[in-house]
Amino acid sequence: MAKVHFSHTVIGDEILKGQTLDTNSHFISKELYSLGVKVERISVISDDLQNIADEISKFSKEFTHVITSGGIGPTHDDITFEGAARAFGESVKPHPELLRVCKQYFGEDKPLDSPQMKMAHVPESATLTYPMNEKTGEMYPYPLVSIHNVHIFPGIPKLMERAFASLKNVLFGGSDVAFHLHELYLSVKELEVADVLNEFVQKYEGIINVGSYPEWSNSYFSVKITLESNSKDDLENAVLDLKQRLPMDSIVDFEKDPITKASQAVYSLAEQEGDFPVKVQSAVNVIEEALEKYPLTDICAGFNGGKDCTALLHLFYAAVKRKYPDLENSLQILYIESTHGTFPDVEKFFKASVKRYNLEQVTVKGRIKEGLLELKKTHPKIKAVLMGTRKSDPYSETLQPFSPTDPGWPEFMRVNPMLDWSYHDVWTFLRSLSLPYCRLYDKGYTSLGSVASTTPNPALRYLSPSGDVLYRPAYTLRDGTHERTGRKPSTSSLDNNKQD
Ligand SMILES: Cc1cc2nc3c(=O)[nH]c(=O)nc-3n(C[C@H](O)[C@H](O)[C@H](O)COP(=O)(O)OP(=O)(O)OC[C@H]3O[C@@H](n4cnc5c(N)ncnc54)[C@H](O)[C@@H]3O)c2cc1C
Ligand SMILES: NC(=O)C1=CN([C@@H]2O[C@H](COP(=O)(O)OP(=O)(O)OC[C@H]3O[C@@H](n4cnc5c(N)ncnc54)[C@H](O)[C@@H]3O)[C@@H](O)[C@H]2O)C=CC1
Ligand SMILES: [Co+2]
Ligand SMILES: [K+]
Ligand SMILES: [Mg+2]
Repeated sequence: MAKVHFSHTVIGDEILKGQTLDTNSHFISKELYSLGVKVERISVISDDLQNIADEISKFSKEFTHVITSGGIGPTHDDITFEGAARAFGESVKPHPELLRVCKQYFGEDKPLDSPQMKMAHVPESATLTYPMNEKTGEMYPYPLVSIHNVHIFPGIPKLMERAFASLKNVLFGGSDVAFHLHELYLSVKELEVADVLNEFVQKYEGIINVGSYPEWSNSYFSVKITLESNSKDDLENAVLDLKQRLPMDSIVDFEKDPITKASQAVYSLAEQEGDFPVKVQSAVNVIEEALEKYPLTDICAGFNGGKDCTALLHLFYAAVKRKYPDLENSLQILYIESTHGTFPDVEKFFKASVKRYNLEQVTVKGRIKEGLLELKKTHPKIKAVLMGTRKSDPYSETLQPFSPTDPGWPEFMRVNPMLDWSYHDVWTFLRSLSLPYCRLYDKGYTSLGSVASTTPNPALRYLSPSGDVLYRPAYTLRDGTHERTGRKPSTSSLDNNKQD
């Protein structure tokens, strides 16, 4: 097959004004890359007829495949079909088949110049391809419209993705270029490897495509190196070669998709020899027991973004996915939202976690007791709450893996799989599995409470060569009993909501 060249033009004023973040180009580039095709140009243009016509005209000559997205809706600013027509010296005409589709959809009575029927007006030489619903095998009603080598996608991400996902093989598959990709993660800064990389890039010119991407706030690495080749063997040899050239110990063992691999990673960790794997195993056992006793609808994990419940959540997820591999329902988490200030970084991490694990978030407000009372009312089904409590937490020495709430508290079963874990165990778990955690822990915080009552841990403080006060990451704290040194003692009994 001849070499393919792709461009993508994003059409919409809202993108240029910064009112909408362009996610469509990211989606399309990623999808095409996975099919072995690199998008060579992405442009963003306004909803202007002549602009659209000019861009399409230019790109359709320069590239073998031109994708546009946006501007095919019913409003005045949706003029991509007109622009595409103009690019090829055509005009838009009602398309008999689209007329039928739109009438079926919007009713027979809509006049030809109505907004509804606007979407049936496409360039004269347009061709139509129907996307298929991959679950049902049925065709979606509205087709992808193409004119010559230009494929005109909707802007609404869901619609665009739907059209793209089911059409990609028909339109763009079968390309003879497939990429093999390897990523290396380094703990050192780019500057420290620049010379090595330059030599390496020269040696493999034309065989390996190398990229270097610094990250400033990753908990695990500072630079990602990508190596890409059309040949698997060439790639493997080059990776070995580069590993030898890089500074000793600069390569980090980083798993970029720890969530999908949660069950596998957690269960194989639990099977290893040693004190820590035994604790992982017994945590998993407690969760499995809870899953025997309670259906998933009746159980949730107490999660507030702190490190302990971050580990707990991952254990929960791993155990559930092992027991119900095909489960489509989301796991439930309970968040008791403090009326005191929460760190923005904690909130950010919390939201990202909900997305990452596809969680069903149950939020109640106020103090913990009040929150639990409210939970009884709003979610009467929930009977058990998994918690990341450890015996070294205040007032927790006597807790058992299954401890009903105390007298005077709303009735729940507290499930505590991690009672025997130490501060260091939590960090070993999080870091050996490359799990994301709240970034405040990389800035010297070892235990998180409300903004007003929490500071970085003085035990992690050091001075930079220029005299600036800096803090080492939480996982480097030597003595776990100093975990709460950055916390002011609770001045009020109201302040009982904290992250760990
Ligand atoms: C479901 C539940 C039941 C409780 N039952 C009792 C009780 O019977 N008697 C009693 O004296 N105290 C009870 N508490 C309060 C608890 O003992 C702690 O005082 C409280 O969690 C504050 O935590 P900490 O500082 O010890 O530890 P943390 O380490 O902050 O909390 C331990 C675990 O509780 C969960 N958790 C903590 N805060 C939240 C939050 N805001 N939202 C969701 N989950 C959270 C997390 O799983 C966390 O790992 C309960 C708390 C919860 C969440
Ligand atoms: N059912 C179907 O398959 C089809 C329906 N339609 C109808 O057309 C209209 C949508 O047409 P569009 O071309 O999507 O209109 P549009 O250009 O007005 O975009 C709609 C929205 O999509 C978002 N968007 C656009 N470009 C984006 C980008 N690059 N990244 C992220 N978000 C982006 C923006 O929020 C924008 O408001 C709807 O009314 C829809 O019902 C159109 C085509 C197909
Ligand atoms: Co519109
Ligand atoms: K629009
Ligand atoms: Mg638009």
